[in-house]
Amino acid sequence: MDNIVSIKNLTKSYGQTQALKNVNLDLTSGKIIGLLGPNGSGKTTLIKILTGLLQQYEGSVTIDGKLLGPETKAIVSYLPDQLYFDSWMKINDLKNYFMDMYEDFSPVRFNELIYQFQIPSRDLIRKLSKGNQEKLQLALVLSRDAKLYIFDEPIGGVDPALREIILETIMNYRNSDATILLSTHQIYDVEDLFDEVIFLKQGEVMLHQNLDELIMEKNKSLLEIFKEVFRYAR
Ligand SMILES: Nc1ncnc2c1ncn2[C@@H]1O[C@H](COP(=O)(O)OP(=O)(O)OP(=O)(O)O)[C@@H](O)[C@H]1O
Repeated sequence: MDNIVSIKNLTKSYGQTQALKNVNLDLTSGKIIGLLGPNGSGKTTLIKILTGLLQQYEGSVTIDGKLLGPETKAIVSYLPDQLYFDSWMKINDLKNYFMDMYEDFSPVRFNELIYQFQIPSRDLIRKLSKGNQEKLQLALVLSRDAKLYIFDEPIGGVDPALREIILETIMNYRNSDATILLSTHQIYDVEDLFDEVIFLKQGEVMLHQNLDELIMEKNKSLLEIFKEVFRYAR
């Protein structure tokens, strides 16, 4: 299978802090990949580089064979770990904005998701509850027919029932050839979904492996493996 992402010798520093240290990774097309690691291990930094939000780094990164830039932005659909809506916006304004921005955005799919998520669509977005705003953000991301979907903590602050809906929707709505890179701390909820996992520790890749193989090898659940690898010194 082809690689959708190829990362070579990637290093990123913020002043004295090295957030990523000589990262080498290839991500196979069509896989669902968990990006896991403790706080501050570099997950969001890696994601921000892949999405083009951070442009100062050393090393080389390609997506679908292209160096990062407008062409790769056009095929990556990204759910950030924070809400980003402008205070004056209504859902329709956002829909129009995404239709202008992304050729692969489907307004029909978006309307379906808004209906399915039961998001009130007349109000200003800032008047929606946080959970509804998160669902709205997810609907935007999944309404694109992207090659690579990147989710940074998609289920971070939501209740368990909504968490399940969000994960189901991610699985049902993604383009089946697409690759998913999903970063989360809620390992227990997602471990059945992943084909592969990446463990990042202090900016370095500790492990990148097929999940079934890893679980067989260690004879433990992903959560247990994670806790073992990242045990805090007491
Ligand atoms: N804008 C910034 N300026 C300075 N240092 C930063 C900045 N962003 C991140 N860092 C540092 O880079 C390192 C990696 O941070 P990053 O946010 O990528 O980790 P993370 O794995 O996403 O963490 P979390 O799970 O807490 O979200 C940390 O040491 C962090 O303090």
